[in-house]
Amino acid sequence: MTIATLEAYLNALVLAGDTTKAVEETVSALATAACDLRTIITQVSPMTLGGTSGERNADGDFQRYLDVSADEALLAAARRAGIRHYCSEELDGAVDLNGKGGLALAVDPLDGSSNIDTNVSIGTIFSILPAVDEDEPAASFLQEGRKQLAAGFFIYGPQLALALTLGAGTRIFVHSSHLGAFVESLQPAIPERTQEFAINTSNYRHWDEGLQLYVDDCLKGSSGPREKDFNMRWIASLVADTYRILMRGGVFLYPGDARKGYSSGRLRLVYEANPIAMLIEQAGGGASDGISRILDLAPVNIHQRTPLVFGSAREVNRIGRYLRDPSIIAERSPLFGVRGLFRA
Ligand SMILES: O=P(O)(O)OC[C@H]1O[C@](O)(COP(=O)(O)O)[C@@H](O)[C@@H]1O
Ligand SMILES: [Mg+2]
Ligand SMILES: [Mg+2]
Repeated sequence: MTIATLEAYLNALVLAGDTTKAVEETVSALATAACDLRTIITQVSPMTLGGTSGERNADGDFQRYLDVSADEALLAAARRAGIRHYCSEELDGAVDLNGKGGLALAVDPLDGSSNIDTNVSIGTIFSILPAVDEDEPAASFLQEGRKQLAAGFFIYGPQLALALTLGAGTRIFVHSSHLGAFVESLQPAIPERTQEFAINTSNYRHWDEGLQLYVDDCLKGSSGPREKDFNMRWIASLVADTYRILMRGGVFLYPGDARKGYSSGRLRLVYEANPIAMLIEQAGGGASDGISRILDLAPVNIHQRTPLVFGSAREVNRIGRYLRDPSIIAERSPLFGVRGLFRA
């Protein structure tokens, strides 16, 4: 049996225009950085066990030492790959690296870093865009997500794995320490329907009525309007929740809510929602902000947040209907009975 490696996959890559070589070099450089980060994560020291420097990033989160090490490793990888513009969750503004490759790289260096202490999977999310030829490097990152040339994430779980899309399907590669290479494991296909949802229900009282209604209907299970039982999962690590959905379907929600600072949820459009949306769509799923397709949103700020709903396509559409049409709520009173919309 021949083993398909990431290297062979990238070598066979042909993209439109003249970006093929630059994308290949960028993904390779990121893969090397992810292996280095994996080593750093498994070195036990106060620095790697979730310690924080006390500094805050642009979004107000406390930076862990690992967030900073990850950002440094990725910035170095970006330089090696000839990236022109770089933007990271851990830096205030976009940076001009003067690389000749014509690409822009946006990263969440360490996603889920609040999970480090609890030994839950964390990851590195990336989005690769064509660099925009303007003096201000931020312009490269204010393009709609549909312009991404490639996107993916590395997950530091029991296995080190890469979920990658170059715009023609999504692939999963798992790192073999034996072979010293990422090996292709599968091409995920997200089922259209699901009976599994992921949301932080502790925020229930802060949600809009349409969302409360959606979750109420899931919880009522086979005796409610959905007429089927649901399972719930919430890892609170975006990469880990996404990996599960790539593997077996489901739906993930991080909505906007009424908490101070959470009107657009918690997740960032440029380096979290956009790459995840591209991976999910390329695996047959859907991704929206509840109403509009994520990949059609035009960012106005590199760190802007967005509500995020993604996963099994029919469920993502159904959630959109609950959120869009509050009249559905009225129509569910016993007087009107249960509309067909709510059945699977
Ligand atoms: O703690 P909450 O509010 O449920 O948020 C969990 C979400 O926050 C995140 O940790 C945000 O990512 P960062 O750790 O990169 O800031 C996601 O991985 C996760 O889905
Ligand atoms: Mg994150
Ligand atoms: Mg992060």
